[in-house]
Amino acid sequence: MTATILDGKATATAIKDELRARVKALTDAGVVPGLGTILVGDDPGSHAYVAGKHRDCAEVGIASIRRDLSAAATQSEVEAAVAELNADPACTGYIVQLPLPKGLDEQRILQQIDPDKDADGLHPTNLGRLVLNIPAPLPCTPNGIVQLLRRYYIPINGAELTAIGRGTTAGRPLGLIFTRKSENATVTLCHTGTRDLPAHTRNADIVIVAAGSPGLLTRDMVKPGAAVLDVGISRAVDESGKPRLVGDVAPDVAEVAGYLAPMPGGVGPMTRAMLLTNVVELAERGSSR
Ligand SMILES: Nc1nc2c(c(=O)[nH]1)N[C@@H](CN(C=O)c1ccc(C(=O)N[C@@H](CCC(=O)O)C(=O)O)cc1)CN2
Repeated sequence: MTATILDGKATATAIKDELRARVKALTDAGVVPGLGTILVGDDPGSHAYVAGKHRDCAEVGIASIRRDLSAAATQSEVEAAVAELNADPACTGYIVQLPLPKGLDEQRILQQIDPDKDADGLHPTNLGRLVLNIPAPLPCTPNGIVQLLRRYYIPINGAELTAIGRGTTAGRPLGLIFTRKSENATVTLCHTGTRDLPAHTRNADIVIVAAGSPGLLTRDMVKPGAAVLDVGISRAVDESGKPRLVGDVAPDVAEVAGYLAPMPGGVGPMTRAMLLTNVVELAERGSSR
């Protein structure tokens, strides 16, 4: 068996096409959705991701607001940028690019984001709303995975889903999203304390790996026909010393799995598309208030 590839890039393009129409309707009604980003420091990966977010905005007609701060920015300078975007009516949603440079109190900064402008869906108020089933912007990576599975008609209702990794952007909120009535999956969340990881992954119809551990999921750990989604991104170098990105899923998993969302080209582009979706939904909500 060779897995059907879950093409996140093509699916994200389709979602962006749909968003363009919603952005136009908002703009025609006098509401221009605007994504703000706060980027602190010189991390090349973070610079590339933020640039990608603004390119995505331009593609669908969302306005861009950038606040780039130097690596020497103080806690109060970053908090001032947050306060500025909270107050800026042109900014309908924004993110603080993570990770922040060492020495900054990340949690304190994130908690100052206005929950009604939280485009990442990771503010404690919005995670609480998710728990309580109150409409809120959803965390982009888990929501991107739901949308990818749905668009490939992979059954979620009643599925056994095993996720590996308990990070705040992916693993931890995955359980909250996939156990909602609308998804109805049975979720097992594995982490470094899990005693028998293969037993949990082999039992799963859907396996999501977000551990940041290259090649962690091997073919012997996967039930034949299962859907496997790779969320891990690690930087490595090949034999010739060239830098490359590697995922958490070993290449031969594709010989056993029924479906595979690879890295690159699977979940990453869907995460970006969900960020745009959140910005549009926040603008739609704001305009109906
Ligand atoms: N505030 C946030 N910070 C970070 C998040 C986040 O969701 N919110 N996630 C990551 C970085 N990230 C977005 O910010 C992100 C990472 C990777 C991709 C992506 O599309 N990856 C490609 C492969 C990488 C590449 O080609 O460079 C893929 O999977 O195809 C999108 C977004 C940490 N920080």
